[in-house]
Amino acid sequence: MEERPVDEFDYGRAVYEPLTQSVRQLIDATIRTEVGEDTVAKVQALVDEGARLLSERLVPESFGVQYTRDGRGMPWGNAIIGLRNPIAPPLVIERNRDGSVWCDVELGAAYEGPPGCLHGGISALILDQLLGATAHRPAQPAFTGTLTVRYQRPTRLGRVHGEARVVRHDGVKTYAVGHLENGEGIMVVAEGVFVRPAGRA
Ligand SMILES: CCCCCCCCCCCCCC(=O)SCCNC(=O)CCNC(=O)[C@H](O)C(C)(C)COP(=O)(O)OP(=O)(O)OC[C@H]1O[C@@H](n2cnc3c(N)ncnc32)[C@H](O)[C@@H]1OP(=O)(O)O
Repeated sequence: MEERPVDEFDYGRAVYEPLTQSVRQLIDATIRTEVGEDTVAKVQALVDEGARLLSERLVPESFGVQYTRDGRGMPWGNAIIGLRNPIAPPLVIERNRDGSVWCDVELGAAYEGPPGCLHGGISALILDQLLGATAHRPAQPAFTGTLTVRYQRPTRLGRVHGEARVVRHDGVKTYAVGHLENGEGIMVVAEGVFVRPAGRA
């Protein structure tokens, strides 16, 4: 894998993060707008022009995870943490000294399932990433083998706190647990088995 220059991280962040944030606002406004059809048509033309300009140069496929020479990973296309992915809230995962992880994230109209509530697939996506992050060891990627999610109560859209921790290791398998909570309590709990496949370090 080609290593990227050290300053590419900060440069990429400075250039693309504001664009991504603007597109996130666009997604939210697209869902909730009540403007008339003339304005919608005008915005559509602007968006099409933006997509045309950005498409003048594209990486051939998906973004993948690029690394700078000083070892900083850039998983910027990732569906849930991707700094360049407007679909991602994005989740910013913090790590405690004991290896457990947590996040606080604001989830709005783009993540709705039942009216006013978080889509269950989005809850599972967040928990998959959180549990995967606590199970993760540098240079030894662990894939989600099994993820079990129990939805205890509907989670209202808005601010959500998540936590995850490893409960045990068994050879190539790491077992992790986690949950999502908000001001109303614990809403979703998950447990997962993360497997380090032989020969895929
Ligand atoms: C900055 C850089 C980025 C940083 C990011 C960090 C965070 C990353 C967070 C990422 C988060 C997002 C993550 C994602 O989204 S990962 C994407 C979703 N997951 C996948 O696509 C995985 C697809 N499956 C596979 O690749 C393989 O089947 C795996 C890797 C699962 C097994 O592969 P392998 O063929 O090598 O396994 P084995 O047959 O030798 O068995 C070995 C042991 O494992 C046990 N086993 C097998 N399968 C399962 C199973 N399904 N559940 C439970 N256990 C299972 C098996 O019984 C045996 O145990 P034992 O009998 O020995 O006791």
